Amino acid sequence: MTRLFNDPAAFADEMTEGFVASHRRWVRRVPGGVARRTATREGGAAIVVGGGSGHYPAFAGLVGPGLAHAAAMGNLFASPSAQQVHSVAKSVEAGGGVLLAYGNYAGDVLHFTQAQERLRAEGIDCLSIAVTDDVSSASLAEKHKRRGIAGDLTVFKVAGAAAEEGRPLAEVHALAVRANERTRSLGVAFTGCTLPGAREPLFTVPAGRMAVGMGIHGEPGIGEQDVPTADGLAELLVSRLLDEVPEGVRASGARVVPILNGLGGVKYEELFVVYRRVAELLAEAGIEAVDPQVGELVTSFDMAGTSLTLFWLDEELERLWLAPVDAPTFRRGSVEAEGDVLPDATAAAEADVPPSSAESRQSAARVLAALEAARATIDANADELGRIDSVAGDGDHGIGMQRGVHAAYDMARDGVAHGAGAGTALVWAGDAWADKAGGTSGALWGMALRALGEAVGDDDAPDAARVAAGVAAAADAIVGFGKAQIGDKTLVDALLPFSSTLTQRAASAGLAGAWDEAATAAERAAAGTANLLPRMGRARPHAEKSLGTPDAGAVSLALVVRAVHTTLTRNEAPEWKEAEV
Ligand SMILES: Nc1ncnc2c1ncn2[C@@H]1O[C@H](COP(=O)(O)OP(=O)(O)O)[C@@H](O)[C@H]1O
Ligand SMILES: O=C(COP(=O)(O)O)[C@@H](O)CO
Repeated sequence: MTRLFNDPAAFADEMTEGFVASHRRWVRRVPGGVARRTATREGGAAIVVGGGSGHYPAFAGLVGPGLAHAAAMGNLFASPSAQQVHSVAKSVEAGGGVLLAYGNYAGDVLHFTQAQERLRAEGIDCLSIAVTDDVSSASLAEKHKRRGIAGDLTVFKVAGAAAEEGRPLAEVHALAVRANERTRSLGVAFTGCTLPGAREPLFTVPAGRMAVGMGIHGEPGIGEQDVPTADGLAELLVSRLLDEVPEGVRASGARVVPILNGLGGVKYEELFVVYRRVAELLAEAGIEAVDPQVGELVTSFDMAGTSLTLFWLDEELERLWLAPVDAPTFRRGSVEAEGDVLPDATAAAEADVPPSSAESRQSAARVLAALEAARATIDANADELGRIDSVAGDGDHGIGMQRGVHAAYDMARDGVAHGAGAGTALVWAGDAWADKAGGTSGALWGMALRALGEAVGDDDAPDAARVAAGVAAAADAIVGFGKAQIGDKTLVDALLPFSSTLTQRAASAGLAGAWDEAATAAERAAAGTANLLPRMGRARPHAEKSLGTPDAGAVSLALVVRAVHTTLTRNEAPEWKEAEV
């Protein structure tokens, strides 16, 4: 249970401030996260790691010579936004390109990929690696779908050491890929974790029971059993990981880095008792344990639990793993920071409001009313959205949607106050949503509002057909980027019927009428997702658990479009221009 916080919404920012204030020998503050205090070697590859906060020492504690150049830091348990990743990468890029390294979660993949595209478009060489060490989250045949947990450390360390040696980006990337191929983890948990200000834990484990296959965000485990003894736990973890020795490796005679990781609420002393038996079991299997790590390396806030990682070495990976490093929470040997000492960097100045017509500014007021209604419905339903998401996901959908819609409303309000047209208000709202919410839904809602805004523009009052075309463009952007199809149990299941109904009915029913019918289609489709098995996103590994419960993202989308409808029928607000019938 987190007790020490001020404003829960400011927790991640305030934590970063305190971290930087106490670790100035290593880091400086940059927009979106932290970077090494010293400049990257000219022409060297820069390693940018990142993910949600709440996993300390991942990711900020891993920034320093021999490891990462910078960390993009999202909100608690939510990926950083593409904007954050981009700005953090720009702060350390020095002509040798950037490797983006992160755990394989839908939100991280969406945001880091967007950032990669932006960096490439600016002429910066950029490659990525999504760590996939958690054996419980997909079968070996689908290893690319596995989550990244404590194995982040082995992959980041190998990449960091290779960059420190001056290896070019492509080689650094290839080594990181090899480290990922040879890293396997399994986690268990005995309790849930409670984010600052939350009344309830994100999930619970019954007393005396243990969730097996637990991720690092409180995603439900794959199985549950009575809590074993420390030796029993060591046997379970080692035997499962020895069932999956990487291809081309023989267990007997192999050299392995074992990492027994505390998830936040387990004592080091308990970990040592478990590790005692892990060491015996590895020795019995003829495996040489190299440089074992026992302690908190990738945590899950205050969750009581542990994970075991086995990193199967070859000669080169062993050299890189053992290379000197000097990061706040991971140090060995002696490695000097070479570059100039740099100051903290602040965010870029805000953009000017582009010119707009009087009609478009009137429509912008309508956009603001719609966002206000969306904000009210999300606030009213945040707990229920969290509950739905916790059935098979990580329980933070309500919190994430709140962060996003509040930021979007605030940004649109500022824009409108400074004379923004409807298109700009929507684009700015989308960017703010993505930036402040992070996570999967943040990326998708941000993209959707941006696409809608670009279609609406700032020149005139959009008619129903143009709004419908904008919604269709938003749906295309989401499907194009997230790759979800109808039936995958995502917000796409509600969005596509919404968009097609709006398009079909816009000409004959006008905007308010068509929107009403489309919102009904979205509500029906969202409810219908209860009968589906998830094939995308965080809920996928827990598919069966989610049968009977609708998809959280589809439900929130239906709530938002219904709330927006109430603003389209209000007489007092300026009207959108209805299509000629
Ligand atoms: N590839 C995808 N395409 C579209 N929607 C997706 C995709 N993956 C997940 N989602 C949606 O995102 C919702 C979860 O959003 P969010 O709470 O932000 O997720 P997370 O915490 O996993 O990042 C899901 O309920 C689902 O509707
Ligand atoms: O939660 C994290 C990212 O996952 P989302 O899919 O964005 O929720 C983060 O803590 C791990 O990087």
